[in-house]
Amino acid sequence: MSQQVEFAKMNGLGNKILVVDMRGRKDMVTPQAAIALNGDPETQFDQIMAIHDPKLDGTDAFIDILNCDGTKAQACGNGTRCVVQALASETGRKVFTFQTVAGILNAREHEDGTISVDMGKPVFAWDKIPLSEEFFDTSRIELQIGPIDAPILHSPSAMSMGNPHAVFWIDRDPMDFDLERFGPMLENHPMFPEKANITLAQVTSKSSLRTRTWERGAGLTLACGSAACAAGVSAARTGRTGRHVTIDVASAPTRQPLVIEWREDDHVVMTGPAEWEWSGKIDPVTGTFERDAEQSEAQVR
Ligand SMILES: N[C@H](CCC[C@H](N)C(=O)O)C(=O)O
Repeated sequence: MSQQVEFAKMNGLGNKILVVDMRGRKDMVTPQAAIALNGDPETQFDQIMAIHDPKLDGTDAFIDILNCDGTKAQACGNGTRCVVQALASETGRKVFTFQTVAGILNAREHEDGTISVDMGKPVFAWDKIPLSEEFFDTSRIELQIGPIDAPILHSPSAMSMGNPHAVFWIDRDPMDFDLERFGPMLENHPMFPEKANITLAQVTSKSSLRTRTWERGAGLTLACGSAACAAGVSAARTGRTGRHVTIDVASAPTRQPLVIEWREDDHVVMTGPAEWEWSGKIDPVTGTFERDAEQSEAQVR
């Protein structure tokens, strides 16, 4: 058995996150460990955010992101807020810079406990999202499901936030759609050679959206931060809203919104909450874990 490391079960608007402290180690959390942890109801998760020692001057940590099926994700907005909260309570610091495979992320914890993450710039080029077909304008690509003359979902906006997203525009509540049925079909559609996160977005005003997401490699999750960024940017890009939107994540257990700002310098800033649930120790090779004895949040930190 390899040496155990500390981890915390957290969530970002219900998005189930395991924050694993891999600092001081050279190895990575294995896909086998991820699959084992996801198989246990206590540790079942959407993403693992593994905190590694920094690899680059000027950054505080390298973050490795795994989906619950053991595959890697390049971006995870909700998980990044969880990492900020964990490190802020450990160090007392408020501002952090992380490196991920998708680039550098700057983040800050605010006085009210909410956390902003600069998720970087959106990418719209078809071959960078990537799509398997050339589209000059990826804000409305040809893709539909359902009867050819009466599609249930069609013409999504495609983009990358470091990870691939397709946003389908709908004119009623996202909870009314059978996303469990369409999600796998769309995630694995030949249009998306690296698969895609699939979001349904209802425009509820010039500055608000209601969304629901089927995540690549994780399925129906309660919330997805990078998808909220993709929905906000795509709404502004297609003239449906302005560049500052409030996202009501339909499936989240709380009605606390995510706020997405697509700044004039092209960076997308996501602001929202993060919540600590409990802590323990895991073996990052096998995924065996033990939960710390019941402690108050203050003691754990
Ligand atoms: N839950 C994450 C996104 C995970 C994306 C992942 N499913 C993928 O791209 O493979 C978030 O809050 O941004």
